[in-house]
Amino acid sequence: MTPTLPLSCDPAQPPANTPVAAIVVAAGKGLRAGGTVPKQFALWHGKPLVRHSVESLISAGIAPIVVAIPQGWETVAAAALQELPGIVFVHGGATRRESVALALEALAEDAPAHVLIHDAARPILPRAVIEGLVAALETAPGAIPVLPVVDSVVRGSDGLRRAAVERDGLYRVQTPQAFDYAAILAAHRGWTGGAEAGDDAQVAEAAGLPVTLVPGDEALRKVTFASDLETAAMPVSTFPRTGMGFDVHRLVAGEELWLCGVKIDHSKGLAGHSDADVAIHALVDALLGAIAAGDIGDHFSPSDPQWKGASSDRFLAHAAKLVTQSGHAIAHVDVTIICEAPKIGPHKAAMRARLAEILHLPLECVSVKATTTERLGTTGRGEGIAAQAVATVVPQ
Ligand SMILES: Nc1ccn([C@@H]2O[C@H](COP(=O)(O)OP(=O)(O)OP(=O)(O)O)[C@@H](O)[C@H]2O)c(=O)n1
Ligand SMILES: C[C@](O)(CO)[C@H](O)COP(=O)(O)O
Repeated sequence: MTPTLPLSCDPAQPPANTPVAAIVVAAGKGLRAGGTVPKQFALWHGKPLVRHSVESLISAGIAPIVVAIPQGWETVAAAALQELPGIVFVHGGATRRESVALALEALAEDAPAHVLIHDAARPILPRAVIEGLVAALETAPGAIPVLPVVDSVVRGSDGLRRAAVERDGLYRVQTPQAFDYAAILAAHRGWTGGAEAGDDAQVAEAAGLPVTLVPGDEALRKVTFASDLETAAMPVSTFPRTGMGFDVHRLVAGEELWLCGVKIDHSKGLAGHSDADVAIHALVDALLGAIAAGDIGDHFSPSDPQWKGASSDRFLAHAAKLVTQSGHAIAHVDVTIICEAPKIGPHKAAMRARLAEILHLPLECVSVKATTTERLGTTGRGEGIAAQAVATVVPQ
C-alpha cells in the first residue's frame, strides 16, 4: 500500500521552528541519466545519491529536511533515507519548481526562519557552502552559491558559432539556494511565470527579493548524465584522505634484495611470493587504505601463481591507477624502511626517483626514510626488514 504523505522517516518528529530547514528535491525522472531507477535513488559510492547531501545537511544541524519524491517511489525513498532523523517526505510535482512549492507548503505549519533548497542530484555538499549561505541570510532574504565562468561563452545554432557572449558578470548557479522562508514561500505562491523556473532565485527575483551571491564549489556539481555517476567524474569526498601501510619480510641468503623498486647488493635478500619489496608493499597498502580499497592481498593473492617472483612495481602502478579511478590524485607518499643492514642512506635518492617514476609524481612528493630498532626485535636481529608508509590523496 502506498504510504500517506507527508510522513516522517524517523519515529521521532523533527524539531519544530528550527532556524534553518531544508528542502531536497528528488522528484525528477532522471531521463537524461537513464538507468532503471531515477538517478536520485541510484547507488553511488555505496549509497543512494539522495542520501549523500541529506547526510551533509543533517551533520550541519539542518532540520527538518523535507524531501520531495516522485509518486510511486515511496518505499524506495524511505529505504534510501532509512534511519536518518528529521526527514519528512512529500510528493513532488511535474516540474522542479512545483516540487519546491509543494515542499515549502509542507513546512508552513511549523515555519522555519530560513530554508535551504537543494537538488538531490548534487550529492557532494561541502559544509563551507552551507555556512556561507546561512551567514549571507543575516543581511539578505536570499543567497545562492555560484562559480565564475572560466571558458569562453558563445551563442551557436545549427552546429555553427554565431556570436561571442561577454562572460564578465556571468556565473554558474548551484544549489542549495537559501532564503528567508516566509519570503520564498510567498514568492512561490505568487509565481506567474509558468510551470518551470530556472531555479528558486528566479522565483525570488520575480517577487522582487534581492539575492546575494556566495562562493559555490566545483564539487557541488550536478549529476545530469549517466557518465556523471562514474566515480572518476565525481569524487565522493572534497577532503584529502590518508592511508597507512606496514609490511615485514624475512631476510634470507640466496634471494635478491629489492627495496622501493631498486635492486641493492647485499649478502641476503627478502623472501616472499613476489620480489618481496617490503617498502613497495607497505606503500601499496597505504594507497589502497587512502581510498578504502582493501589491501595488497585482496588485489594480488599470495597464493596466485601469476604473482610468483613478480616485480612489485606492477602492484604499485596498479594501486596508483585505482587511486586515479576513485577520482583522487596522489598528493604525497612517505616510506620508512626499518632495518640494521644494509645501510639505506646511499640508496635513498635512487629509491625516491624510482617511486616517483612509477607513481608519475614530482620528486618532492616522494619521501623515503630509514631507521633501525636499535638492534631490538626482528629487524634489530637482522631476521627481516620492515617498512611502513603513509599516502595522502586528494580529490581531483
Ligand atoms: N518534477 C521534478 C523535476 C526535478 N526535480 C529534482 O530537481 C533536481 C534537478 O533536476 P534535474 O537534474 O533536471 O533532474 P531530472 O528532472 O530528474 O532530470 P531529467 O531532466 O534528465 O529528467 C533533481 O534533484 C530532481 O530530482 C524534482 O524534484 N521534481
Ligand atoms: C536548479 C539548478 O540546479 C541550478 O543550477 C538548475 O537550474 C537545474 O537545472 P535542470 O535543467 O533542472 O537540470
